[in-house]
Amino acid sequence: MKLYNTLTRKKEEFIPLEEGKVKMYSCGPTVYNYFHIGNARPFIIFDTLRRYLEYRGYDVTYIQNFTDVDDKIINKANEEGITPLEVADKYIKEYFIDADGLGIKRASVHPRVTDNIEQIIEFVKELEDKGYAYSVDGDVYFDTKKFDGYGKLSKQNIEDLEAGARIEVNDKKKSPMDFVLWKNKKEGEPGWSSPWGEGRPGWHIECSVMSSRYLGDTIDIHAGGQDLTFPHHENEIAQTEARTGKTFANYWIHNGYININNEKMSKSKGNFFTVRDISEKYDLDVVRFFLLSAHYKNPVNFSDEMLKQAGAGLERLYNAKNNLEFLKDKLDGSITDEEKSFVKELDAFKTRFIECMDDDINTADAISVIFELARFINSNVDDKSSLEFANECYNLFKELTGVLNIANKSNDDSIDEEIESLINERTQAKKNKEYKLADDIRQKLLDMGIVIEDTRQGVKWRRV
Ligand SMILES: Nc1ncnc2c1ncn2[C@@H]1O[C@H](COP(=O)(O)OP(=O)(O)OP(=O)(O)O)[C@@H](O)[C@H]1O
Ligand SMILES: [Zn+2]
Repeated sequence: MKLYNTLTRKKEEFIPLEEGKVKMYSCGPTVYNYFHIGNARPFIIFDTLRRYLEYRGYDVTYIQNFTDVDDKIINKANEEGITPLEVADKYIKEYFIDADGLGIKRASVHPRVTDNIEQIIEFVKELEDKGYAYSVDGDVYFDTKKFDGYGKLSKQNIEDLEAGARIEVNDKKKSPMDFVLWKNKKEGEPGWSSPWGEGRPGWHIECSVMSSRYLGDTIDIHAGGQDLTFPHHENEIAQTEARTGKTFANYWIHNGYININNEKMSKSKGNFFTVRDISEKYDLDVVRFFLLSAHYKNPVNFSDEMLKQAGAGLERLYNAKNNLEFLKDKLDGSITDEEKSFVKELDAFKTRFIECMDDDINTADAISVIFELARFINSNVDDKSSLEFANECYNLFKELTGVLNIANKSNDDSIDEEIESLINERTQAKKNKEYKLADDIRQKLLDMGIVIEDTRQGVKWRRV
């Protein structure tokens, strides 16, 4: 399998550190709002990469963090008159509701910054002891000049970076490129006691710490949106490699932007559509399908029209699947000689699908192969086919759509009794404001492989 590595600017053969295992980290959301469709792109792409690696037999440990302490969270808390922790808790919960709707599998661990403060302090202390960090008035900064490889990911040299850097009012730093590891507490901000006084972590340090805590010093894949290449990932490399003297990550994968009128969709710019809003109008599997229909590195201009087109495309896949399910109920018998030759064609679809995915997770082409498979099924399975052949077709269709987790909703309208009664219990619990109970029931359903979504039309459910 080949992956485009931002570090080398090349598509490279993927060779994991340890045979059969993959350690993967992706930068997760800052939780101060519902996430938008731009944020959904990396979540879905890296979920798909993880699923594909698992499909190819790897045992994947996948970490996606939550940034739950940050200026934007603090501002939101002040606006709403609640604590930053309450803001973060709320939007982490909301994250999972939308992520479930988008068919994103839970990461192995979703660590939170505030659960890692002790480890962050330790890490910063080590950097200071090794001479890579200095403290000024309760702040601690990373000394970028001390780290030789600074700029290697974004391919910039430190002199150019310095020349281009904005001169900040903050004159505590030795160089404008130095970045904060630990921030002195200001009035009204959350803080933790540390060797430098009360304060809170800077943004970049969290990922270095959580990655090393859950995955070790060197990992296989580090992923995130293209905007994170510089300075966030550059700084993560500096921190981790300064501490360990080892390579931080072997493959750096970055997705392109979802744009609105050719401008990056962004929470801070306000030009965004949240997944929650979109879910009022579209099934979220349409959003997943839409995002996987383009190569992950290409920019995509988002519009309602494009979602509509994606919805129509996905419908064609559902039709092929539903027709096949309908036919299968009526068929029987073993595969005929004529059908045997078709089975070879089926194998070819699988081979091509794998080739596309092996080529830097080209989901766009992989989806085209699935469409061809759907056309093949539509023209070659009918009421004269054998059940065995229909099953071969069905299983392959399920296998390939299953890897991307598209067209995967259950066609079974008859909600079985247990699910129905659990959903009713949860609705009742919500009415009674027993939110803990309602959440427990949601979790129980999830454990049974059932995802539920609250929509205007009521509660919808599907199998994971
Ligand atoms: N328009 C976009 N297209 C693709 N990926 C994006 C887009 N906006 C943010 N991302 C990615 O979403 C992930 C979550 O990021 P985070 O919640 O920190 O967003 P953010 O950068 O604070 O949001 P924003 O830029 O919208 O203010 C990151 O990997 C980020 O690179
Ligand atoms: Zn990060």
